[in-house]
Amino acid sequence: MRAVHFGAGNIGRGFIGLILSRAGYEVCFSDVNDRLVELLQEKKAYTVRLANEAQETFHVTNVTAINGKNPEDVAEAVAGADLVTTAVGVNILQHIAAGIAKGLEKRVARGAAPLHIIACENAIGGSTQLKAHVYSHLSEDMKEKVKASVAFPDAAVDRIVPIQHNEDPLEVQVEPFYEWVVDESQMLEGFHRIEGIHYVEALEPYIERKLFTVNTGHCAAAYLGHVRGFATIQQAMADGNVAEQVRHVMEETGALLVRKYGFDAAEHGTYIQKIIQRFMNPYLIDEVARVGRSPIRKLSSNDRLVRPALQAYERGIPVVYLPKAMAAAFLFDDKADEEALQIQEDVHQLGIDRTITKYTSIDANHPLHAEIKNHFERLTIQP
Ligand SMILES: NC(=O)C1=CN([C@@H]2O[C@H](COP(=O)(O)OP(=O)(O)OC[C@H]3O[C@@H](n4cnc5c(N)ncnc54)[C@H](O)[C@@H]3O)[C@@H](O)[C@H]2O)C=CC1
Ligand SMILES: O=P(O)(O)OC[C@H]1O[C@](O)(CO)[C@@H](O)[C@@H]1O
Repeated sequence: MRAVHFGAGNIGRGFIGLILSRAGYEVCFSDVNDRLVELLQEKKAYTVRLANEAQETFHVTNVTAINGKNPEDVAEAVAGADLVTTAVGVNILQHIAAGIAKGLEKRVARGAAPLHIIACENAIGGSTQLKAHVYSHLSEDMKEKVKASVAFPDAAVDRIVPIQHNEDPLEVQVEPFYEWVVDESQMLEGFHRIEGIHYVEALEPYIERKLFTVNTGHCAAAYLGHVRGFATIQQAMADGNVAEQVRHVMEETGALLVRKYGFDAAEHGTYIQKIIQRFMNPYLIDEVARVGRSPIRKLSSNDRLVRPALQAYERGIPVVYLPKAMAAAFLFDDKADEEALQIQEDVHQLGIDRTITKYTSIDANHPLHAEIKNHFERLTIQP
């Protein structure tokens, strides 16, 4: 069995590649980082190390790579794959779509077996988004043919993998916890079950629980931590004030999730507590810059901050700390992050009122808009 995985980065090697290799797949990574591709082609293996006291390691073998900048190679790899997965970043999906579409055309011409394409990104409906990008490259006739044999099941992936600073450039240090949940209702009949994947009939509760707890809480720690001058999540969470606010943020999203999906409140409280422990993992050094990266994406209306805040507000659930985390996102001025720089420029050019609306799509008359603005002004004076 051969899996083609787009993105040989932290999640690609440290999570998806590891699971697929252990499940018996030969994993072919497609990446645009020349050095990474060459190393994977040469070594055909790499190490994953767990961030815990034992520092347990896994030797991942039977891997190779192709250069994603070569469209013919990408199409050929997709044409010959038994499974396609991605972890490139949701904004990059549009750039890999043409190669996948070409590969699907080849499969149709060859009468190849059915295929699942699973996007493992931090987003709601990641595979569905990828499908739309891929379909935009297909003719109407080809879309019908592809529809019959190719499925794009949505997924939720959870494992904290920080930026790596290892001597061995292929080694990846990951937290011990992982969860990969796939929407079974979107799979083709008779699909092959992969050990390590949790298949569920309805994904929405899982993806919202993960995105609105792990990702919302994590980016709140990054933005509130950055405002206070911390460089890592571990440092930020060691500050009692930041840690308390992060907990309140997750309690707000928790109240929404419990109301919306009927989760048991006590169990959800335990889930939050475990996530706080994961954020504080002393064996990881996770940079605020990574966890807060791409604030335009994170402040967008369908993502981890605005979506739960609006849903909670609509249900009459009080939200105070979520708008504060959003306000801190408008102060995230990481010089290496293009999206952060764009927001800073807008704050200066347009003013905070218009900038809030521009990025969150929250209208100036909405009470949450005023909340964000008030917090922004207070944070500017007293971080
Ligand atoms: N790092 C983490 O803890 C987690 C990340 N995620 C999600 O996984 C995705 C990847 O994140 P990371 O692995 O952290 O990022 P990363 O930056 O380590 O890896 C992304 C990889 O994609 C490659 N890439 C970029 N453009 C490409 C293209 N056109 N074709 C092929 N490869 C391309 C990059 O060269 C890089 O190696 C993101 O959507 C992220 O939100 C999800 C859960 C956890
Ligand atoms: O990858 P993104 O969406 O930029 O956000 C970083 C997020 O990824 C994770 O590492 C895993 O979901 C979180 O810890 C963090 O919130």
